[in-house]
Amino acid sequence: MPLGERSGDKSDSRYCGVETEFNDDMPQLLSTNINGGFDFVVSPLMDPSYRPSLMDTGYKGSGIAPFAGSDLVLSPSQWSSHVVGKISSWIDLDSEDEILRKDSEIVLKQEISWASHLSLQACLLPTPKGASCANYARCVNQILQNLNNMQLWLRIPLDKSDDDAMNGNSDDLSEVQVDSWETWNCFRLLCEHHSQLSIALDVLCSLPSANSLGRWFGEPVRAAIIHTNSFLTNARGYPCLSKRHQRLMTAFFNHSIQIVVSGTPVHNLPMGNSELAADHTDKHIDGTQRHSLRPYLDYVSYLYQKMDPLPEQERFELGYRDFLQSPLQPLMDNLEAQTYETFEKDTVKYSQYERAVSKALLDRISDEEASTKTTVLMVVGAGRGPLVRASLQAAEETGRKLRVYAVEKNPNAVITLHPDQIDFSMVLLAIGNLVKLEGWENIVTIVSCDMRCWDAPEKADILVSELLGSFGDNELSPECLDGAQRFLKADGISIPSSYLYKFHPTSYSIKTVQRCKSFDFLYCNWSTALVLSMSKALILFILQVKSHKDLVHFETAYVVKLHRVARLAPSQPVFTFTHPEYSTTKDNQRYKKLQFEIPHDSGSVMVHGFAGYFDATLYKDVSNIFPIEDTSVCTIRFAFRITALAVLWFNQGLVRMVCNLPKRISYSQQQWPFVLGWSLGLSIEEFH
Ligand SMILES: C[S@@+](CC[C@H](N)C(=O)[O-])C[C@H]1O[C@@H](n2cnc3c(N)ncnc32)[C@H](O)[C@@H]1O
Repeated sequence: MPLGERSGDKSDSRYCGVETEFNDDMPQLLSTNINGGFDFVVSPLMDPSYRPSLMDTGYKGSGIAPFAGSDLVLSPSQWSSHVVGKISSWIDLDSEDEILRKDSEIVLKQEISWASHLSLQACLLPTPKGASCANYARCVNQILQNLNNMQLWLRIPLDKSDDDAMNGNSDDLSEVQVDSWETWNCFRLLCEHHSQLSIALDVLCSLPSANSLGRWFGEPVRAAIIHTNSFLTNARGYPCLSKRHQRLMTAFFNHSIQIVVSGTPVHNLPMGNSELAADHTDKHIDGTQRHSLRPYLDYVSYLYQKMDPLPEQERFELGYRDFLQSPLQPLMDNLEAQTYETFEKDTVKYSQYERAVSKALLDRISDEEASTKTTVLMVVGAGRGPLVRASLQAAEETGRKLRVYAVEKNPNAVITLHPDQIDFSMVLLAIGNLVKLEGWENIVTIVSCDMRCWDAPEKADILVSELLGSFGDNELSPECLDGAQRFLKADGISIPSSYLYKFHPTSYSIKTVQRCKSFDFLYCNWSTALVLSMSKALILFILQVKSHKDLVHFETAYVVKLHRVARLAPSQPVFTFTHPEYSTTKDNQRYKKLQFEIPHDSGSVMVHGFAGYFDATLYKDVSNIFPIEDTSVCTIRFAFRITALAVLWFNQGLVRMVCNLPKRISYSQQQWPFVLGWSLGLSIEEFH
């Protein structure tokens, strides 16, 4: 029974499991736990006392599971929906003891083969025993090559990293703990980031620092196993969790991570006997059986149910979380009507432009001149006209006279723009329609032309554009505006006047997005970010980007609503463009070295890429009103090729990383291709 209903949430985190001991009566085990309120069991599939070396030679490596029950005891849907196989926890494939090592490998293969036969959705792999897990990982990697759809969850303790020990302040070297993230990282590298290998985190009573915890949200965590001894006791004797544990659980729910309750009851509850019965049941006062872990499950449900419902915008964007999209290329391609419609829903953006134009008009034309002087305003890249409308509204609001040129290179958009052609358009919002309806025929001139080639009949006082894309200039705003500033008066104003980029290193892991719509839009308010992109084919992180085996995909700045991401360091400004730019040494190439400092209590991390944002100043104090970074929508640039060469380990304190963003690649004027980019290099300068 799901933990509860939360409007908009259809994720797996609604289902809660329970870890059980081996029971050869699987139907009984399942019905007890399902009737007890859990959705699935995490149970051993084989008798833990089984050792191949103790058996007749006939069994060894035969693939037969001698101590597993029959597959017929449950229906296929029961196996696949309600059972996660727990691989024998005694296995140690890196043991010095040869018999144990061999037995372990045989059993691991037998159990996974049996679980595949049962079509289980996942198997829980025991935590690697020692510091070395090479043979274990090698064997799992081998298994993964031929596995059906089953996921393998590697059990990893959410260890508290001892800051003192990690800082070298501890006298006793044996106290230095292994960072469990490193164990995981080592294992997954040896398994080549296989998409079916994920994590089940063991949540213990003490938690690591917030920075250390944050790393796990950039990793493929599927389940969190919470132990009964991690629970505190409330005033009425019932289990509850510390505030930090509660926040962690909420974060798990928000990241579609399933909770599994584990352990024996440790609370003396008023309803009676707290001794764990072999079958996990307890007698109710009325004689009915009650699951002995029910109070823990009830508390988990309570935490789930007390979360706020997802806001409507968030619900709409759910399907776009971690969905990589190639940025739009409006200079090279002609955008489609649906794309313009998406832009035009962004009321915040246009009202900010209206405010900026109003301020610019008031600065330029005094009240005395208002009735006599006409301002020439050019909207370059006018699309279907929303910025023309915003400008005209600003003129009306400020009582200033305006003459407008709407310059647009997309011939399809111009059909919509042009009043004579208005019959061809089905789009009522079109400026052509507006011009007719509002009687602006004498105010607005529509120009079907690339702004860089237009021979303007007069110079502009104000140049309005919106070519910012998602990382500030990815629609080639600087190059287009450099071409257009020829027809801006020497004291003319460009709106926007500047845009600043910033970014920060991230860990990021997407593996199971199952969308493949041929044409998709994400509308996002400009106050939060510009996410304008669509993608014809979904590119999945790691696997897909890597599988292209080319530079282009690694050097593409994808647009993505980041969700399963760990921000590893605060963002830093990268570079800025300002308009107009009359300097004779003007150059749109940028080169920058950045040094990011990873908080020392994070422990080790791996940088998968960079999340980039921008802040645009439209005019004076009018900008995109919220720092975009506060939302999780941004572009991310993957540096996998490079991190593969230089896996970045941030162990203690300061590690310097140098980011080279040497140049924006130039483009040929004949072809007008859209070229995105900077080439990115990473190197480690210094280790401490
Ligand atoms: C991001 S859209 C913005 C459209 C419109 N201003 C809006 O807010 O809906 C950019 C527009 O600029 C146009 N564009 C891009 N580069 C251009 C150029 N060099 N000359 C003229 N128009 C251009 C594109 O065709 C597209 O319609």
